Amino acid sequence: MTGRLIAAIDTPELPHARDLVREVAPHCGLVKLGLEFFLRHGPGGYRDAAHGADVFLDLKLHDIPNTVAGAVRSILPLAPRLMTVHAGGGAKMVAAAAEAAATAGEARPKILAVTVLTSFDAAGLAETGVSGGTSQQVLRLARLALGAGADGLVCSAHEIAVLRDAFGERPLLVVPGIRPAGAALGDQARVMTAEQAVEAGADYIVVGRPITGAANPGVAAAAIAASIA
Ligand SMILES: O=C(O)c1cc(=O)[nH]c(=O)n1[C@@H]1O[C@H](COP(=O)(O)O)[C@@H](O)[C@H]1O
Repeated sequence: MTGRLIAAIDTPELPHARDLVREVAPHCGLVKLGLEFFLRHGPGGYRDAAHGADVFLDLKLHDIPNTVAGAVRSILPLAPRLMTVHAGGGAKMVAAAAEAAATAGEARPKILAVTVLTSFDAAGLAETGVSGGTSQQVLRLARLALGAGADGLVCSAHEIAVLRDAFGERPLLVVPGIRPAGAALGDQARVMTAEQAVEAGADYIVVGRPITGAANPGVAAAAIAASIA
């Protein structure tokens, strides 16, 4: 597996997940398994679907520090390469996740802190009580999370420049909200094309429905991978 593309295997069906991984993995750096799949099939389904592929396990943990640390330890036997917590859980929670991950030594998963979900625009964020716009909030949460030991961030492509200015090349920036020009946004709000996101400095882009909803997911993944190679 190689490259900057992460395909989100968002399906509740195990045979479908297995097929998708087999078709897209050759074109991806990692495959992502998330809540929709993991809550139904758990660790057994994870092992079955992953079938040796490098996995980003995206459970977006958000709870008190002790509970999140325990959840991370529960995940360690699966040895995902990347996993997510919500930066909004606070510095102590992110630190607890990073410390729990570190107990796995060399095989530890990298902890990514989700900043402001790509489904939010400024108005949606203001409804939650956060004013000042999405970039400012992403920057605030990024500072908190990286200071607490996160290896990287999940953000939209719109914030990459401001994050690289503030934190340089070190943090891993993983970027969902990827849509071909003119494609349906669905529930996404802050989007860019794959090419634009990589040009802006994304380490990885996360693509779900443009691949899983394609007539031939393998061909769709190959085309996106070629566009950012
Ligand atoms: O953590 C994520 O991966 C994530 C964070 C975020 O802010 N926005 C976001 O869309 N994602 C995930 O990225 C994938 C995007 O899927 P599509 O919108 O179908 O391309 C989904 O699996 C989301 O759970």
